[in-house]
Amino acid sequence: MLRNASKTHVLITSVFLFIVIFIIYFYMKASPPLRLPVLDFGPNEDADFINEKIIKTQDCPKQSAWSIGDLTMKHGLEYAQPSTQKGRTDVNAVTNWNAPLVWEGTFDPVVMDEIYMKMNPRIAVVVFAVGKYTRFVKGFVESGEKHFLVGFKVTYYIFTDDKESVPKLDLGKNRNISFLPVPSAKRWQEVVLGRMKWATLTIDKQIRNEADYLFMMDIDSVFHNRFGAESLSRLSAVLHRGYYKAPREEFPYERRSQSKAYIPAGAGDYYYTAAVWGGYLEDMYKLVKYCYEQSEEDAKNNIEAVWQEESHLNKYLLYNKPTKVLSPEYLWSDYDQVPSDIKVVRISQLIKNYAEVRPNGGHR
Ligand SMILES: CC(=O)N[C@H]1[C@@H](OP(=O)(O)OP(=O)(O)OC[C@H]2O[C@@H](n3ccc(=O)[nH]c3=O)[C@H](O)[C@@H]2O)O[C@H](CO)[C@H](O)[C@@H]1O
Ligand SMILES: [Mn+2]
Repeated sequence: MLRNASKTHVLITSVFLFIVIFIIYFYMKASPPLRLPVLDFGPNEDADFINEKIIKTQDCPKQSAWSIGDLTMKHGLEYAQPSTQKGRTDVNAVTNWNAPLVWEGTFDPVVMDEIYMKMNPRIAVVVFAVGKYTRFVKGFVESGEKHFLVGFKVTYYIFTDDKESVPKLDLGKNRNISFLPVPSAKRWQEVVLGRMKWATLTIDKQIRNEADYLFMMDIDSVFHNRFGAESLSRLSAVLHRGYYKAPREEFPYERRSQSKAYIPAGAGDYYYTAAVWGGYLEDMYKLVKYCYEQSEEDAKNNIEAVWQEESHLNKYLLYNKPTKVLSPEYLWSDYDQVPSDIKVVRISQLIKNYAEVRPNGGHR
């Protein structure tokens, strides 16, 4: 009797459990999938573009371990009183989405360093030196040691096809170099665009575990003055020196609608350079990967954006506004005279013989 009763009991419990599992299964199937928070989308987005980015955001494995925290400052720090009346009047120091536009005279380096240094981010600098561009490594790194985020933890990730030709470099405390092998190239366009692919793969494999913050930079440049913590934000982009006073019609955006980098006439905030950009590691990962994937799409359609990854970068930043815009002080060029609104040249592109230095000659 007891045996029978317990048998029936087991049977009823099993049926009950089965029904519960069945209901849970169907409920889960019917509910929408979990979504991570997505990027802020600009108002001009078309639907396709947004869907594409939702997928990409989900691809992102985790949010940055590091982010700019409380802007706390120790007692007793001495610095000039900030004014509500005086400041730069010859330039605009704020964007129309209320992000800082950074120029000399809009920040106090003493305050900046005090606030940011204690957050102690690990900063990755991704640069490529392929073919004859290895000659620029020494000047870039040695000047970086004097001026680039001095006092911060910095690792230069140098992607090169010829490590042997890079001379030994002296580095400061908490500063490192990591060489990464990449193939040689027949076309300079391959290197320039290849940067997006190699950087995506290497962030995935390695850099993600070693850095909190990432800069992408051109190697053919030399630092001349402070390039400090005032440049840090979730996503910081630099105004291209050639177009910072130009009307948007003159921006060299991609204008062919067949390209993924297409920006229609009448649209645009600024024209940003692809030679210096930086941000939190995962935000940069998303953007670097975006440039890689968009240029791959273009390649499938037999088109290459007019300024390669720079065109894709500009498209992204139009619809996903940067959190800081850096003035052309953050990338000037030895080709150009320094105008009066550029009070400090922090880093400058070297004059180079494009035809000599590039594998397939130059176009400038
Ligand atoms: C100031 C500025 O806006 N720079 C952009 C402009 O660069 P540039 O005209 O300054 O191009 P570039 O010749 O410096 O090439 C960009 C970078 O790619 C690497 N490299 C290139 C060729 C090569 O054979 N080996 C090699 O290592 C190297 O790190 C170099 O600094 O246009 C390029 C695309 O056309 C990129 O958007 C650059 O960021
Ligand atoms: Mn360059």
